[in-house]
Amino acid sequence: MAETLTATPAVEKQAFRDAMAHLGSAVNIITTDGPGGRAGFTASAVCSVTDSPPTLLVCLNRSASVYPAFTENQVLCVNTLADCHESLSNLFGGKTPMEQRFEAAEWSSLSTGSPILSDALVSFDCKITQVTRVGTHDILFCEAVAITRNDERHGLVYFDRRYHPLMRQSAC
Ligand SMILES: NC(=O)C1=CN([C@@H]2O[C@H](COP(=O)(O)OP(=O)(O)OC[C@H]3O[C@@H](n4cnc5c(N)ncnc54)[C@H](O)[C@@H]3O)[C@@H](O)[C@H]2O)C=CC1
Ligand SMILES: Cc1cc2nc3c(=O)[nH]c(=O)nc-3n(C[C@H](O)[C@H](O)[C@H](O)COP(=O)(O)O)c2cc1C
Repeated sequence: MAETLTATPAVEKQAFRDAMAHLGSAVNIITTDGPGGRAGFTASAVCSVTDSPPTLLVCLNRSASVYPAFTENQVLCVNTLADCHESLSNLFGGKTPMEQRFEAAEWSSLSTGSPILSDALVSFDCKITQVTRVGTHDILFCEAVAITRNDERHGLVYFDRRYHPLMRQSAC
């Protein structure tokens, strides 16, 4: 039976998380490089904002170990994961030393110098243009300056606290 929750400011953190687990989302590895060093983390809180200028947003917890690197570098790449990237997503999902995260895959760079995951579904190379602080997170508004796409790979969705492959419809 469907559970009804009233969305008031009194909603508890765990109730909010349990509810958010019902929203399926793409999985991304957000990377950066520059004076603040190379860093990367897994993020599901990513979405399109506007196409003029081409802008995405990424929500980053300020308590994450990677936070200072992103703040200093002011550039990042949104690497959207394919169905084969479940273990890579877990590696970048926290607690693993940074070198070990990057050793697990192949990387290149485009315009900003942020690491581009070689077999990502799509990579948005971006400069951070605006930052808004909300609660524990910073919302990073990111303007895409270069894009690479892979039109053959299948997608990966994070839903109900698990990963699910998302198949492309084969051409008929
Ligand atoms: N936006 C975020 O910061 C997210 C953080 N995570 C972190 O990854 C780990 C594993 O997550 P799950 O297995 O999905 O279990 P979970 O029970 O911690 O999270 C369930 C859902 O709640 C949301 N959520 C979790 N932590 C959040 C946060 N600090 N701020 C805003 N939304 C949040 C996400 O939509 C997540 O899929 C946890 O440590 C979680 O905090 C996961 C997804 C999003
Ligand atoms: C599936 C998944 C999605 C996540 N999404 C986000 C997110 O959108 N924003 C965020 O700040 N952290 C997110 N996290 C948690 C970060 O990846 C994690 O805190 C980050 O790797 C930093 O960990 P560290 O402080 O141990 O380095 C997510 C983790 C997982 C496994």
